Amino acid sequence: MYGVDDILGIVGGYRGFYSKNTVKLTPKVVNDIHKRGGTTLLTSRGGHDTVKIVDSIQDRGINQVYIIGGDGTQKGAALIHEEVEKRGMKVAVAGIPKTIDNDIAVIDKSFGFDTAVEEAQRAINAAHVEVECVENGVGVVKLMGRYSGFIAMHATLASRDVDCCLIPESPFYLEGQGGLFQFIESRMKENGHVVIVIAEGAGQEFVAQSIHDVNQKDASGNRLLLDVGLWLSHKIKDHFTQVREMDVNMKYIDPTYMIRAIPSNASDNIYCTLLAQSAVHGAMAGYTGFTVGPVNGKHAYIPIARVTETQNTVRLTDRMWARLLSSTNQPSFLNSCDDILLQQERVDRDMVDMIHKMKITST
Ligand SMILES: Nc1ncnc2c1ncn2[C@@H]1O[C@H](COP(=O)(O)OP(=O)(O)OP(=O)(O)O)[C@@H](O)[C@H]1O
Ligand SMILES: O=P(O)(O)OC[C@H]1O[C@](O)(CO)[C@@H](O)[C@@H]1O
Repeated sequence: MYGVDDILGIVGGYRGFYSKNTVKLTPKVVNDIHKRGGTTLLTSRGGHDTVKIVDSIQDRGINQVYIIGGDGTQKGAALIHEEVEKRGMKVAVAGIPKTIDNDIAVIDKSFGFDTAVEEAQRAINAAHVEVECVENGVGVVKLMGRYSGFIAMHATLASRDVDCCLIPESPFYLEGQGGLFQFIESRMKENGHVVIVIAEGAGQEFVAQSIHDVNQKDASGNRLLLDVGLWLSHKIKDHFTQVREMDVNMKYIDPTYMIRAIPSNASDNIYCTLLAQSAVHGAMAGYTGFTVGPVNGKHAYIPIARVTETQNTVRLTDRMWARLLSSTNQPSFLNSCDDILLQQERVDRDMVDMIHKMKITST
């Protein structure tokens, strides 16, 4: 449409700008990539060096840069845009929101999220089948979601096989009145089995306490998570066998990478096409420093800085979480409206702190 035939793919994420080869992207090269999971361009964490990246853009004579990734990637894109502007270069910078976590602010959803939710249901279904076939079956399914429980919440709502969904935004406790153990026991008495979905970022403080974690980070500065699913499975098993003297049949499923690795589904394929076309039309129209994505159903161009100010999390005060609570009938672990509001404020404050700490770029 625009008669462009010189398109470069940067291999290996941000560090690829200055340390790896590029590949020429032609219709033939990209023809089938939507049918495969992962990325043919390779990905990486860390390695964002704004000056080196913009030097490389300048040296190669690139005049439009399309940057695909999650919240960290968008932060990197914002810095590239600033540097490009500072140098007075005529280069359009466009961000394309791609992450299964759905934690990019402002937009309705990120590319990959729908696919992840769909696949997550298969893991939940497997857990449900397994626990239905044994006595006192307890299934635990761990899903991705470092700071946000969107995949867990949506997969729970979609599958309706889940008794309790635990997410990073909402605290929980195990022992005593209103705790998880009591809930599991009552569900087991009622139905003979229980399925629990836990987002990987939930309950990290408990796991850290039990194994004296040293708070390690990945190359992008994201906290490396401990296996909360395994921890929870052990805790449940120990409680019921030792304290309640009951045999439970634990089935722990960790489908996290299997979910992230599958090809995108039909709705994500269409969504991806819309994002791609929107980004190209925006850059061709002369816009720069924007992230594309739907806002309240309308495709929009959003200043990158707006989407990186904060990160999307499940809002405990919103209807979606209320819908989940009423569909599972699980305890909310928060006793009053005031507790819910306080917890929501805590989540918002922690997010601002976390974003602030991660401002220093790592290479
Ligand atoms: N605050 C930041 N400033 C500049 N660059 C950043 C920042 N945070 C992350 N990046 C860079 O963006 C890239 C991707 O970041 P990260 O590993 O956090 O993944 P992401 O884009 O958030 O996606 P996801 O977490 O969904 O996999 C990395 O190369 C990282 O160095
Ligand atoms: O182990 P890796 O490859 O760094 O990826 C894990 C992280 O990536 C994400 O899936 C986002 O892609 C997070 O939910 C998860 O914590």
